Amino acid sequence: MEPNLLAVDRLAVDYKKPGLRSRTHRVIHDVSFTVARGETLALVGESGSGKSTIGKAILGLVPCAAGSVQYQGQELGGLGRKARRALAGQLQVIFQNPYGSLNPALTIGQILSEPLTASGNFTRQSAGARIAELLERVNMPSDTVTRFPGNFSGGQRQRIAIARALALDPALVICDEPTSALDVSTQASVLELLAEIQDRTGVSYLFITHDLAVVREFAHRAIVLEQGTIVEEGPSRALCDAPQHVYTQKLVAAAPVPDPRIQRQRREQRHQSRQLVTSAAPARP
Ligand SMILES: Nc1ncnc2c1ncn2[C@@H]1O[C@H](COP(=O)(O)OP(=O)(O)OP(=O)(O)O)[C@@H](O)[C@H]1O
Repeated sequence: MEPNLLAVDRLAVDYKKPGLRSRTHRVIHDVSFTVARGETLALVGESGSGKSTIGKAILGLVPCAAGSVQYQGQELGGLGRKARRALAGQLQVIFQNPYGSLNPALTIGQILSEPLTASGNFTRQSAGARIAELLERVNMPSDTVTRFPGNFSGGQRQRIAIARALALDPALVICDEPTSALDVSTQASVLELLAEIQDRTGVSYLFITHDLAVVREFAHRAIVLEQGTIVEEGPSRALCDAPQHVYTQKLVAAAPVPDPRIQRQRREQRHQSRQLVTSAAPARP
């Protein structure tokens, strides 16, 4: 049987205590989960519950104090810088802030060519063709390449950030609150784009969010984090509609998920307008 794309096992992360150089405090406790190919797993929890820290630990941006992170059966913790770099195209991230994540001094063409050039697998010409393809995939016009991030709205910048994340055909994208800085209708169109890309390519998403309505609509499964510990996990729809743990119940009560019938209608409309090519992905709820 094919191993999970990502397997996080008993992960713990410590941070240094402010002002105390040698003292640390544990913010992630014994966290285990897997992500399958073509799956969207949501990491949900209040601010400070540890969602971003888990994403950073997977990306190797903070050290693991205990446990393991395996990508396609390979332990990421033991990898040197060179091996990590080789994996960089496979494991990508989209950040919350589309204003801060794109270098304002570079044209979009330069921003998108960076990962292609760094991979060593593209000539100038093939990089140009790939950039045109990426922009088309995120519904941006081809003249985008000569313009600067400052010329675009938040939603358009997030589309460009998605194009950059997709440059090297990643298998897993960590989406860290990718829509929370956007207005509701822009948010919906970016989520739709991400879903469409997943249907077409089979990419997996680890989707970090505090928004349960987005979880219910977009994720296949969800994990709920409270103070760095998993308190509940399950299929996203069941988790949002019938939360079992008191903490999840509080999250749902604080941010009621919209009427499931309206969501279902929207989902059906979206499915009808989409061409499903990949059949390997698990069914979205
Ligand atoms: N660099 C750091 N040094 C020390 N403590 C940190 C650091 N980064 C985060 N923390 C602490 O770790 C805990 C988890 O933070 P994290 O940013 O992972 O939470 P989060 O759930 O992603 O929050 P948010 O939704 O606000 O982004 C919090 O208590 C936070 O204060």
